[in-house]
Amino acid sequence: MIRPPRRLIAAIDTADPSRARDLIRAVSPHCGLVKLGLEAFCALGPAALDDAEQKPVFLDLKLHDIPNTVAGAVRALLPRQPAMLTIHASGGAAMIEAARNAAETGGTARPMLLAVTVLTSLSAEALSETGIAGGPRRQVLRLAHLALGAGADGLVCGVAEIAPLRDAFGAGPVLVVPGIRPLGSDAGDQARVATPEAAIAAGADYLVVGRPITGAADPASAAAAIAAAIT
Ligand SMILES: O=C(O)c1cc(=O)[nH]c(=O)n1[C@@H]1O[C@H](COP(=O)(O)O)[C@@H](O)[C@H]1O
Repeated sequence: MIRPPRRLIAAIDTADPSRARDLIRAVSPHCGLVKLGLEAFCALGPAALDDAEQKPVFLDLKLHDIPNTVAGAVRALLPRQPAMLTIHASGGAAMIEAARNAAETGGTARPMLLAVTVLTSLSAEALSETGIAGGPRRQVLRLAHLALGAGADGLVCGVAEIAPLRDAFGAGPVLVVPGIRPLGSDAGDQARVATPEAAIAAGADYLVVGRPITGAADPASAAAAIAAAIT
């Protein structure tokens, strides 16, 4: 398992292989990892990882299925050597344990297993519509206990949940935080957002930033500015 020292993760959300390559080339000097998610993977398949220009890849597929199926998917992804891999914490302890056991078969090169808690696109109201009352913070803590106890290396959460997670679990778990918006940028579909500086001050290990970089006129400069703000 590797832990890149640079804390910016650029989300390369595109279905176009040449745009993905251009974006990766532009942001690579400024970030620790590139993230390939559902859009790139559904369009390009595992070959999406081949254009990562030697950058460690965060493969964000948010796996969520029965334990046997998730374990099989993790094993199938191991030859591509992603540095980080996401599963949904709400898949339950047996699913997370199965994912961890499958990841272990990758030996020392195994991916860091990150459990997605409550999507940053969900407000308290949207979360309650799914049947979960009490707000994101409470649910994130509940899922964090479950996921870390079942073998996840870290969590994906919103900025507002970092402090309670650090209080509960200390510095150990890797906290990866999307919903990052530099001042003045559009939140879009994200409900729980904060600035890069606020995320780092709260104790985030890695920040995931997509559209504020990929939607900028000059993605390299946008990535450089965020990297400078958190260094
Ligand atoms: O697992 C993730 O990376 C993730 C979890 C989450 O709760 N919220 C979230 O936005 N993400 C991902 O982080 C990226 C955020 O992109 P932007 O909103 O464009 O900055 C997207 O690729 C999402 O898929």
